[in-house]
Amino acid sequence: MDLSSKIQNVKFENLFLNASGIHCQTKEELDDLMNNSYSGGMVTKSATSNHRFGNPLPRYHSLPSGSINSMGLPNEGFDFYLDYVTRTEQKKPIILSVAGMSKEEDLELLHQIQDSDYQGLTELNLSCPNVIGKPQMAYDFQGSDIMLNEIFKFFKKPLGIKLPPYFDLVHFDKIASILNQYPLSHVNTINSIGNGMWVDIESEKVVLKPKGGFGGIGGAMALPTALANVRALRQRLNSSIDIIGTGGVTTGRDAFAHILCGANMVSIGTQVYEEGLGAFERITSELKEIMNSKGYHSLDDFRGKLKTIE
Ligand SMILES: CC(C)(C)CCc1c(C(=O)O)[nH]c(=O)[nH]c1=O
Repeated sequence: MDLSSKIQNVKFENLFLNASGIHCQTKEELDDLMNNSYSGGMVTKSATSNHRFGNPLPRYHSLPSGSINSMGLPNEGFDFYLDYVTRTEQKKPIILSVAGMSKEEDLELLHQIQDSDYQGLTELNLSCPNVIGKPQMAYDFQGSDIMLNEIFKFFKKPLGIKLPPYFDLVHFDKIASILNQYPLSHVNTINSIGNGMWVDIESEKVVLKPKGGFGGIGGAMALPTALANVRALRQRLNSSIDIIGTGGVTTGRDAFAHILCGANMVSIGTQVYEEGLGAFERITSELKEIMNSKGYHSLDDFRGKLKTIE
């Protein structure tokens, strides 16, 4: 049973990754992912130039079937992550995630990576804030196109993009036609579903302190949206662009669905946060069971082969 996969020419023995933000902020967490988890690879918490404490607590809340968060990019600062991915012996591949608080910061971080001796995979979080009055960069199609154009004038190393969910088929068409113009290593879809709200009935209060309680939704509730984004982008993106499917994976069945929709790799966030790193081993064995019962030996046997109803 072969659960290996690739992003461009980077091989992963197992298709699973942590979702950026989950168990990947501190050295302890990263070492834990590297040494004590069944995942085939790992992603760092999106880095900003400077260390950030992030938003005031409570900023994460578990929901009946998922999670809501407004962390505010707490991270150790870019230099820490660049040093970690450059100096740590890689028992498994690492994806370095960056998220500037502005387009200028994004470009600065990517220049530093380009000028460094880091040769691994980089992922730009396009949910980064835009100029005031404009939506997050990934929902500003022209802004994204302009930014990617500027990036690829100087950035020559493998670069993937983390995308928020889209909900309109015209938006799938628009973002895919932009991304297809650039030599991206991969697209990671989806980020949390933006600006959800949860209400505590007893206290009649929101559950998060930042942003008046608005926060990104993850976990099981996000699965249908995640599958739709993986499927829609796989149908539209050049085959040269690999896809990491993220969102709503709590079982082997969910991972199987992501791969059927076209995912090359699958990342797990909320479920790893709630269950611990053991979720990787459980979900891997559940996926193996399903593949075994269907006579599949590798992910290629069923990747992207979701059937429609004729
Ligand atoms: C939402 C931003 C703070 C702009 C980016 C970081 C981020 C966060 C976060 O750090 O609040 N949470 C998510 O679910 N996804 C993200 O991409």
